[in-house]
Amino acid sequence: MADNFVALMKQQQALLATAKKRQGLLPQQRTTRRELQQEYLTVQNGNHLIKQTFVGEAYEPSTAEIIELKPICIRELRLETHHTGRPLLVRVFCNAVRVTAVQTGIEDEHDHEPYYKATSNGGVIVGVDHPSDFVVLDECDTIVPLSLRPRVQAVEEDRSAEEVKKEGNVAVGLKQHRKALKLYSEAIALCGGEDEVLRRDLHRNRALTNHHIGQYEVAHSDAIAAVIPDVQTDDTRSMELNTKAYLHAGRASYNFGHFEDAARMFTEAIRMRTDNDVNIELARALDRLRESKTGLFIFLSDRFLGGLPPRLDCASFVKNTEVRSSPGRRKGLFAVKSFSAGDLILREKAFCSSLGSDNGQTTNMTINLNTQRMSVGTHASLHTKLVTQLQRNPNQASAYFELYDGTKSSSIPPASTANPPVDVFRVQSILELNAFGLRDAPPEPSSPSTKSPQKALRPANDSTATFLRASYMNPACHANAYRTVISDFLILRATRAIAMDEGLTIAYTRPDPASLDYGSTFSHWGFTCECVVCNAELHPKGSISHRRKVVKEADDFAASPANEASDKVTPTKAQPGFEPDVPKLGVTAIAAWLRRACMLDSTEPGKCIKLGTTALSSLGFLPSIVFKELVIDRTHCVVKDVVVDTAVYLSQLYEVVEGKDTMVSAQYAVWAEEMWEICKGSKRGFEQRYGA
Ligand SMILES: C[S@@+](CC[C@H](N)C(=O)[O-])C[C@H]1O[C@@H](n2cnc3c(N)ncnc32)[C@H](O)[C@@H]1O
Repeated sequence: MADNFVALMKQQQALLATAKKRQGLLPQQRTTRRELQQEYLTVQNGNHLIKQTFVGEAYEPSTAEIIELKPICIRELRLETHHTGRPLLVRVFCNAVRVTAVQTGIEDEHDHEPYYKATSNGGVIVGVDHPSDFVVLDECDTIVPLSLRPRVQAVEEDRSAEEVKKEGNVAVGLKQHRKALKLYSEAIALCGGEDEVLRRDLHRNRALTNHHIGQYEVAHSDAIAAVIPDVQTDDTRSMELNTKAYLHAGRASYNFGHFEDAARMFTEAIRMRTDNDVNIELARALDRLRESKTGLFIFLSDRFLGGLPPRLDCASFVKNTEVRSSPGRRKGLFAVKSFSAGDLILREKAFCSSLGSDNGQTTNMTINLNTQRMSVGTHASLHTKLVTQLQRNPNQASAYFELYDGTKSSSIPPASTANPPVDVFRVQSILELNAFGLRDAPPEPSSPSTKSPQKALRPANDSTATFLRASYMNPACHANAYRTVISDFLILRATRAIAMDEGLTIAYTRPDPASLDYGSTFSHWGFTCECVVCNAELHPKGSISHRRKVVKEADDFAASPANEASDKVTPTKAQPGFEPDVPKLGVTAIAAWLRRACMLDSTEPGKCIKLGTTALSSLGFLPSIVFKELVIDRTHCVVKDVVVDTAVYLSQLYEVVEGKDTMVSAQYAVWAEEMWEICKGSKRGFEQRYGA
């Protein structure tokens, strides 16, 4: 699989290099209008099993008004060149089809033969990367050259705002929401300040249409503009209309997670007219508000008896954290209160998520030719979703663009207009540095087609999401917080005691002693990790090749060579960096293996306890028993699932060991459940796996 990707990347880079050589030239071969029309007749929409997206050289979207710029025509266009500041006015003459991008044939006023940028099949196309650089004009717009306007033009009669509104309503009936939006906006402009009743009707209708399209921010402002002021209680018609307006506003707020405003709007709606449905919506908003204030969310509630849906309708709980500047690291996430080990720090709903199950059979592949990185799976579809969401909701866009984009500056580009264009390259670079894999999401149910070669390219549990708050956490290998995922929620718990104002850290990658290349793990994020764990592991005894060999030896042979292997990877006291409380990650796999092997012929529980304790200390959990009390020093702990298994076994072992220690056994059982909650986000599932 990896070889296929490398070959594909090389092939694309070669194509790019060939194309670059022609930069600035005029294209020689051009498809004729007829050929292109023929070609588009056979291109099918959608359902391709593999979709490839290539990220090329970045450039910024245009912020100028078209009218201020000097147009360019097709025959002046040069290959592999950004014609910045030069609008191209064209007419579409083929059906538009969605392959990876939307494609169609175009012609301009001078040139009725179409055009071009080098493509993999030797043709040429005009590419528009930023959606805001693509403007759909009305065919009779004054900016459109006469020769591109329809030959027979409808005689524009003066239409009243009421007539245009009716046309808008017809478009809504036909589910042509974009057209309806345009018509309602036109009607609002025709209304001027004269007919207030009609203007409010139009805003109310437009609020609903905006909601349909996912433009929640403008849906909210339209709904508020539709509210009739100073309504008398006996004016039932106006009260009814206001109920609708407040309902639209509440739903819009709910959708972008402003639950306080949503509850206020629903309360207003009910004040105007009691309505059972609105009561339900108000109760829902109040539930979310409570969750966001208390952090209490019952994943085991009756609501989810049939299993958790892939996206959960519940609120984020982030108030115990704050984004602050972090010297040398730009920004970071900080604790605003102290936490004990195991405490819930935050629970955050994904800002935008792309689940493997959203994409059907399609495998998406993103190939970034700048960074030479390739990702397979939901990254590409997350990019498309993000661009759409950000374009539709500019306030959300500014929060997303504050995330780290790989540049050293912490400045956010100023939003020059009310609807700032969305820079797709910046969306991509932020995504590459901040997206989280939802690894704990359940795998998709397998189907017979799972065996097809294309399907095999898709990674298991392929789901990706962005989180606006959790993204600010800087990495540490011995992190003080551990993240897990339930549906599209990220849950963060303390791995040890955290003081107020301490920076919160997570492990960006889960340490795997057999493959982790200490020190260079973070090359993708642009820095070298110099934490105590990485520094200690840089010692030759910690090198990957050495460890791989040793782990393999232990797997291949029986207990006695494994014991020798354990000695080989266990650092001696003299080795610098390996102080007793520093994790010895190379030891974990062998110690856990030996503990399991020892338990199989469990005649020596004392020895098993020793091996279990070694496995825990190799991850930085140092257990000691002080007057029958289990004390675990976790100053540099590294959380891994194996901790839970080990703690459960230790609990059982203390029950059977000579001199049986029920108290220690009980304390290990409690600790195992605490660690499970850290690893899995909630206690859900612990009992099923280990029994009560
Ligand atoms: C997902 S971001 C974390 C939040 C980020 N610090 C910010 O300002 O938004 C990851 C980036 O943080 C910076 N960073 C985190 N830990 C660092 C460290 N130990 N040394 C240097 N840079 C670090 C790197 O630039 C890295 O690419």
